[in-house]
Amino acid sequence: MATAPPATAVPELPQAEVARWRAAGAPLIDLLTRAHRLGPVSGVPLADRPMVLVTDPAAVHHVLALHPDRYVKRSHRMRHLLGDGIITVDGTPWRRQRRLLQPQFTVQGVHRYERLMRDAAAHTARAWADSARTGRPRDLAADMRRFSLDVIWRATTGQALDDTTHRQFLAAGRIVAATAALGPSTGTTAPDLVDDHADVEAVTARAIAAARATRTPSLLDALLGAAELPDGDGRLVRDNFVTFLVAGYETTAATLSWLLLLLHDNPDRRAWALARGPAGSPARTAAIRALIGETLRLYPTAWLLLRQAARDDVLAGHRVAAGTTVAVCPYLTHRDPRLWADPGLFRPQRFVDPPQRPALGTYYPFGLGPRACLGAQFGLREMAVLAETLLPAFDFALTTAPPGPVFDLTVRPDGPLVATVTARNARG
Ligand code: HEM
Repeated sequence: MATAPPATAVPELPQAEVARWRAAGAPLIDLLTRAHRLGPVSGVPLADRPMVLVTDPAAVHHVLALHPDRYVKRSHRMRHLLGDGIITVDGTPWRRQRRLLQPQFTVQGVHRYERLMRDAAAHTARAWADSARTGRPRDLAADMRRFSLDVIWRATTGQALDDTTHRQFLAAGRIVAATAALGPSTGTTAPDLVDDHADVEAVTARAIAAARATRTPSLLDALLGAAELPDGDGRLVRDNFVTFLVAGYETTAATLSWLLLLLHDNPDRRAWALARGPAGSPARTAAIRALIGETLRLYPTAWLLLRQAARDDVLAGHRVAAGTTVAVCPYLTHRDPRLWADPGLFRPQRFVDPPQRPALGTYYPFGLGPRACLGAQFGLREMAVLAETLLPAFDFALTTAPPGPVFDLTVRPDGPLVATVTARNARG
């Protein structure tokens, strides 16, 4: 029987290259792009703890899907905001929460949110119609944030988003934006974010008190009623409520902003999607889904997924020591020319003509394995509902230069999307 060749050390970027990168003040993605060229897994000597970048499909699958027990979530970067909610914890506490929340987010479970998604989309469409009438430019990125928060607020509380809550909860966006892509959570609040944390707590306390009083059917009500949460002081209800708001807000808002930017640069792609079939037809639905899928290929908003090796392991033929930080990067996998034809192009057709299911580990905007995104179906449907509502009804034109990407906890446009909006049927 053939024996596997002995495992070798992970090829590592030279320290000098890291020093040059630091001196240039370049974004982390530049350094990771260089490391990615070294092989399927590569070492990035950034801190005192060893770090390995993983982009190769088989290795990605190994870490996220096959061996989640060997690569665990520890010291999550968002613990200071999300506490011990489902995203940050591991082991039994995670399993218990996942079992409790999973039924809310199956494809069938997501159907019950269809009405509220349409209501939130209609709210955005009314705002766009107003701007079309007045000709006043608007910030489409702010619209995408408001829509995403409105949807998750309606789902979690059963109420439409009011302006005070909207204003106050923008604080969560600032906290996320201030969280670096790498590095452990300190568990403490940065002094300049104290007021933002207070705003998030105020919103949360108000919503939980209202839910206790009214018992309106909602995700929050389900959390309150869950005997499975070992939660005498209500902390896990708070932690999971904030987790849903944050996880369901930043990610979809950024993806929708990318979608608008990509369509702005590639107007024929929108024409293609709308021409596939009439509103509500399976062909139109599949094309809109492809627009979103292709946006998530180019900009998987959760662009860097962190784990810690819980024991020594062999990954893609290389030794990985216990304690190593393992950074799995969908952004680099999704743009690898060995895996994707014309990876830099926005070509939604690739998912439809012919219908294509990407090979294992080549496409994972929602992660993979047991810790994959709980809200994937919810997020996909919500983004599709907004695209189905806005794209046939409006044109938009940016009035300022399109922002480039910023890579912190999420990858998102680094600035507003100021645009004029026109109603399509008003153009004659
Ligand atoms: C474009 C939209 C979204 C993207 C790209 C996205 C991406 C992801 C990714 C990559 C993970 C796995 C992280 C890891 O493995 O470390 C994740 C986890 C998670 N997401 Fe999402 N997400 C999106 C929308 C949502 C929405 C709308 C919700 C809630 C309604 C949500 C709730 C969650 C939760 C609860 C987890 C943790 C699951 C667990 O650890 O068991 N996400 N998401």
